[in-house]
Amino acid sequence: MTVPTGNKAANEQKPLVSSLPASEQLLKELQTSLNINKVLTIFAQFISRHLPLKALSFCHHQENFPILNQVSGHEHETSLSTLYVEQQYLGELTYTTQGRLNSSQKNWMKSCEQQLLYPLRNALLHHEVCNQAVRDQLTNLGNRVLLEEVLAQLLNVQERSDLQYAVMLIDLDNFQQFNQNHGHTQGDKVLIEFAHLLREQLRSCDQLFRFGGDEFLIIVANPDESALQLIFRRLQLAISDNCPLNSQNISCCAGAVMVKPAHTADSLLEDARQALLLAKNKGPNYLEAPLSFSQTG
Ligand SMILES: Nc1nc2c(ncn2[C@@H]2O[C@H](COP(=O)(O)OP(=O)(O)OP(=O)(O)O)[C@@H](O)[C@H]2O)c(=O)[nH]1
Repeated sequence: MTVPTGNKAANEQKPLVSSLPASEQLLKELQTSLNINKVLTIFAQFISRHLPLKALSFCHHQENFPILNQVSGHEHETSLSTLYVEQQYLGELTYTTQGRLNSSQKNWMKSCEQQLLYPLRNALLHHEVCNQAVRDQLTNLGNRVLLEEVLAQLLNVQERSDLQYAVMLIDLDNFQQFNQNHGHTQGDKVLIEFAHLLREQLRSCDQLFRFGGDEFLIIVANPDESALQLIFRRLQLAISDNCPLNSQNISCCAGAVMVKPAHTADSLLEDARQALLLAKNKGPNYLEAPLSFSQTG
């Protein structure tokens, strides 16, 4: 692998100083990690040492990994490269460089990509395995393992910040009956559709989990006084607009609580369960939520 020179910008990059050929050096560096962000960062840093790379991101089945972003000004070029290894699709790399690369630089970049393929495939496999451990198989939402991690982090951060959070626990009404009448497979389809609908109703800063069975949990970030009622109302409207769900008379109840400084993860979930229980007693289709955040203590 010969390190390219050819335009002014590239010549300003640091020359390669190593006893190893560049390709071997890159491969050696890439093989030091299974973490996908780390592998891509090593790749980006290596390229940046020799070419005027300003941004690099990788997209794998709609999951985006933004690795480097130092774009400023207008004189940059973006190019896309689709990566395959042994005919298996890995994803797409998007490079942004300052100025257009010449053909020898492009060829050099391609040869660097060849070194990336296997370490990237291994990192993707690792990423998938890690993901499976924290994802619910049916709905692909975060599972209880992830929820516990996220709650621990949230309670820790909230102790030292002004951020407010609420937790909303949602339970489908009469789902046992639904399973009995229509079968478990139809029940699974309802859970998948409901999870999809919930995801669509939330802002990107809110987090959604499958709590178990027919229960889902939302962590609502910085809710204002009307946010909880608004979310529940939006959810009811979305269900009534959703053909598979409304034709099956699906509805839900929810119990919401504000996260208080004194909460532990267990006491917070217990409070949410109690609020849900109150809602279930008044339901179907009912939200039990604090009337005013002045109650949050
Ligand atoms: N199809 C399907 N059903 C599930 C799954 N997990 C749990 N369930 C069912 O969900 C039902 C939950 O019932 P409950 O929460 O006890 O009660 P419910 O019928 O919803 O009644 P209320 O909550 O009081 O409205 C049970 O029948 C479980 O078997 C799943 O992954 N797929």
